[in-house]
Amino acid sequence: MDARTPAHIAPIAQDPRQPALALRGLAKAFEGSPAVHNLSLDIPRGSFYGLVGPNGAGKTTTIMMATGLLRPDAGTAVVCGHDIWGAGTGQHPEPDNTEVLAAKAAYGLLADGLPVFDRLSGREYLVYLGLLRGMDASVVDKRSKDLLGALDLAEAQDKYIVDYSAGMTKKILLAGALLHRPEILILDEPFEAVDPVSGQVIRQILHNYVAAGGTVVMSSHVMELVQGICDHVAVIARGQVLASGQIDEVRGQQSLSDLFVQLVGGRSLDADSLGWLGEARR
Ligand SMILES: Nc1ncnc2c1ncn2[C@@H]1O[C@H](COP(=O)(O)OP(=O)(O)OP(=O)(O)O)[C@@H](O)[C@H]1O
Repeated sequence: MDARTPAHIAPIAQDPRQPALALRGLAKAFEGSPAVHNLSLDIPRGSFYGLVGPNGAGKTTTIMMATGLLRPDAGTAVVCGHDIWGAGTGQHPEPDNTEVLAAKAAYGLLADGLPVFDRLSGREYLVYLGLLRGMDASVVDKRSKDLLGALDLAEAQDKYIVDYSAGMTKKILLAGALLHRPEILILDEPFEAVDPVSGQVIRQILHNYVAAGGTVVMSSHVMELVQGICDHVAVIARGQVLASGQIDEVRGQQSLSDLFVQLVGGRSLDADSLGWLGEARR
């Protein structure tokens, strides 16, 4: 694809209940500054979908609105057929609690900045989540053991989460997102701070989950990872979708990394910028 070729943007389904996640005209501004602007996107069922974009592009804000945790200024999100903010309410979306609860049962979420019950041990946290979700205690027990073992947290299972490292915290939150075997997993930077061995295991877990019909949507800044693991991608910048669809169609002959720079615009350090940092020490 050369600079004149328009970016590939996948068409939006007429029926928003068809995709695993349908975003329709989402918009959010903070103190007058738009963070997400009229964003529409479909995450097809059974896809492994990557969301990429520069810092501050609006990915986390989009995820928060898509999961019913942040009220949009306009637009709605339909999770596995459940319309969270109410289609057709125009500029004043209101949550429909029945739909929000059904959506929350359908998704598993891993996102930074959400409150974590970190005075529980890892094992207690999973038991607590499972029982809150109305799962059978024996199923919670079995799945917790499996997840703690697979994510290399078995030894730390009785330690308070507040004492976990960043990578361990990410893994226990991922375990919590997986526990109820949701229809769709929504993961904000799931591989950030995770060691390569655990990263490999998480890739396998997510691949098996998608192979069994689950849907994953994950944000990441690592283009090689997204190109290697995802089958669909959306490039988001300044709160808008610049390209979306099947990853091979979106990137054409070039790498995802090159496409990203082409769409978002590359930057390099001015020759005289930060010159003091390069001055020799006396
Ligand atoms: N609670 C908030 N109050 C004010 N501004 C906010 C708030 N949350 C997000 N923003 C702003 O909205 C914009 C989008 O932020 P967001 O966190 O969605 O980006 P992101 O794509 O997830 O970035 P990153 O890749 O760095 O995590 C940024 O300009 C950010 O400063």
